[in-house]
Amino acid sequence: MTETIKVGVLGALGKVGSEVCRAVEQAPDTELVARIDAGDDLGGLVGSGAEAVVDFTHPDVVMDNLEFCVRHGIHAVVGTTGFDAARLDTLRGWLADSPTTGVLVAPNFSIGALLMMRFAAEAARWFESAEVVELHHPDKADAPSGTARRTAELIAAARRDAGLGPAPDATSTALEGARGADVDGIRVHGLRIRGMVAHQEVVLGGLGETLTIRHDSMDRASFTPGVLAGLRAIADHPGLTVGLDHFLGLD
Ligand SMILES: NC(=O)C1=CN([C@@H]2O[C@H](COP(=O)(O)OP(=O)(O)OC[C@H]3O[C@@H](n4cnc5c(N)ncnc54)[C@H](OP(=O)(O)O)[C@@H]3O)[C@@H](O)[C@H]2O)C=CC1
Ligand SMILES: O=C(O)C1=N[C@H](C(=O)O)C[C@H](O)C1
Repeated sequence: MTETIKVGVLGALGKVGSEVCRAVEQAPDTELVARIDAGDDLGGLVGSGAEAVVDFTHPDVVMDNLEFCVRHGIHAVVGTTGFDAARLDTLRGWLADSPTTGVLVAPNFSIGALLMMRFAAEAARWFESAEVVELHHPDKADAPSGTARRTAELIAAARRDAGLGPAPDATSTALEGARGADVDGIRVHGLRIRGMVAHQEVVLGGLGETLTIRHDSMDRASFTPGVLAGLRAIADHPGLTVGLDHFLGLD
């Protein structure tokens, strides 16, 4: 990429996209060349000379956006949630036909959230019980959050590696949903509360003690340093990367 990275933002009028536009305009090494929102023609990206896009749109549209970008050799830094193994495989397939293009899919761009996930994975092997509670604004489309899903997967992997079995739970009768969603054997609970932004607790417990690891994004500006870090690194990472931790030396 050039010294100043030419950036297009998809979802530019949205809650996070508008913060990202501000950050890209303010950073000394990035230039905002395209603001795209619902109804806009993606062709404008090509005309703008965008070398990389940032996508904070909606799980229903993000795959179409990425297919377009990869086909045109435009790198992508993706915050939009809703990625499962099948979607990631589809992305890998598109990227195989465009081997110099990089796509970063990150469930959470805040450094605090990345550390919270890492600490949770580290703690998981020491405790019999572990559950995740995610708390978000009520305009959120997906549940559980991408962050909660990823956290639960990391906890489950750490428990497997440590030879831990299922967490104790004597529930034999319950209203549907009362024990949350099952992600890889880990219970994940979602709250949607006006006034909140993005918050998560990981609650662990063993004999006579509990450990709670909590992260709070009080402002969507918390996501922008991570997005800029992704933009600065993406051209040097062709193919698919899942998780900003791989670009920050946290892996
Ligand atoms: N990874 C991370 O760190 C974070 C991820 N997120 C995720 O990012 C996504 C967006 O969140 P948020 O900003 O709160 O949502 P918003 O609804 O506020 O913003 C999304 C924007 O994208 C627009 N949009 C819809 N379709 C298209 C399209 N085809 N092309 C371009 N723009 C489009 C929407 O327009 P319209 O409203 O008219 O449909 C809206 O302006 C969610 O999936 C959320 O979970 C959020 C925060 C952090
Ligand atoms: O929709 C949001 O707001 C957020 N979405 C991401 C997620 O689903 O994990 C990241 C953060 O929690 C905010």
